[in-house]
Amino acid sequence: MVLRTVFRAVIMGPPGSGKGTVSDRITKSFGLKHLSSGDVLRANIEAKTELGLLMKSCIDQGQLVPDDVISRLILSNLRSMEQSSWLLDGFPRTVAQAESLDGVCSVDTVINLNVPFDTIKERLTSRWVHLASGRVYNTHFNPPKVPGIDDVTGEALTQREDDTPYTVTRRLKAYEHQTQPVLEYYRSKGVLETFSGTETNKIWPHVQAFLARKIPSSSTTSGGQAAVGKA
Ligand SMILES: Nc1nc2c(ncn2[C@@H]2O[C@H](COP(=O)(O)OP(=O)(O)O)[C@@H](O)[C@H]2O)c(=O)[nH]1
Ligand SMILES: Nc1ncnc2c1ncn2[C@@H]1O[C@H](COP(=O)(O)OP(=O)(O)O)[C@@H](O)[C@H]1O
Repeated sequence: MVLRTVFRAVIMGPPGSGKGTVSDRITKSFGLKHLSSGDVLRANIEAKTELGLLMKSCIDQGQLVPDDVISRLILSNLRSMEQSSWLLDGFPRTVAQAESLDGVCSVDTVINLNVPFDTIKERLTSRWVHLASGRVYNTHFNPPKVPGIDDVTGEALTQREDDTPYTVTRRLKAYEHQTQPVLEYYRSKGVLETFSGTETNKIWPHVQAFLARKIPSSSTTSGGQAAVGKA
């Protein structure tokens, strides 16, 4: 009998390190469901929910939103993905968040994108996003086919209000002080895998090979349900 189980991964790295870009490649290659905390927050802002409006000023100022708010939001989303293999992007960003995640499930692997801050700064000011899907472009690295237009839907792309040089500096500070300790937290649990570099196209083959070893019978179907077969 084949026992089916699920695979749970987290992707970490400073703002602009390529988490969204690599997550997109992982979901396409391995069929994991992708949950991005930034996308969930931006969807709330776009929908003008009470929570979204409350969180907007934190985000625009480059600060992290409160642990209890984001933990509740993400853990409730994860409950609806219980039967699926998933990739969590942008959460946890503090040790308190990592502990709250541990309270509901254990993480199989944490992919850490280690990209120098200097590389990141110039990337973010040329980032364009399709808000509804979270698809991300860059005027130099992966431009849309038509400038300012999403390749898939034909809808308009926007620039994030928190991608200004001043706010990016604040976000990098928040990363250093609040998020870097989470790397130590996962390192001590033996699940941290770090990938260093300045170009996603060079980092990606290593991430792909690593996950191919970790998820031996991974599903590449579009169902997004990468059940891992165990003998
Ligand atoms: N120049 C360059 N831009 C990249 C590279 N990888 C990703 N980007 C772009 O950098 C920006 C940040 O990447 P993203 O995946 O959104 O990073 P995240 O903030 O960690 O989720 C986006 O505009 C990407 O298109 C790369 O290797 N070189
Ligand atoms: N886990 C989290 N904890 C606290 N704030 C968060 C979290 N995830 C996202 N945010 C807020 O949303 C903003 C955008 O997040 P995100 O889209 O993940 O940025 P990036 O991909 O550039 O690192 C963060 O700067 C922060 O204000």
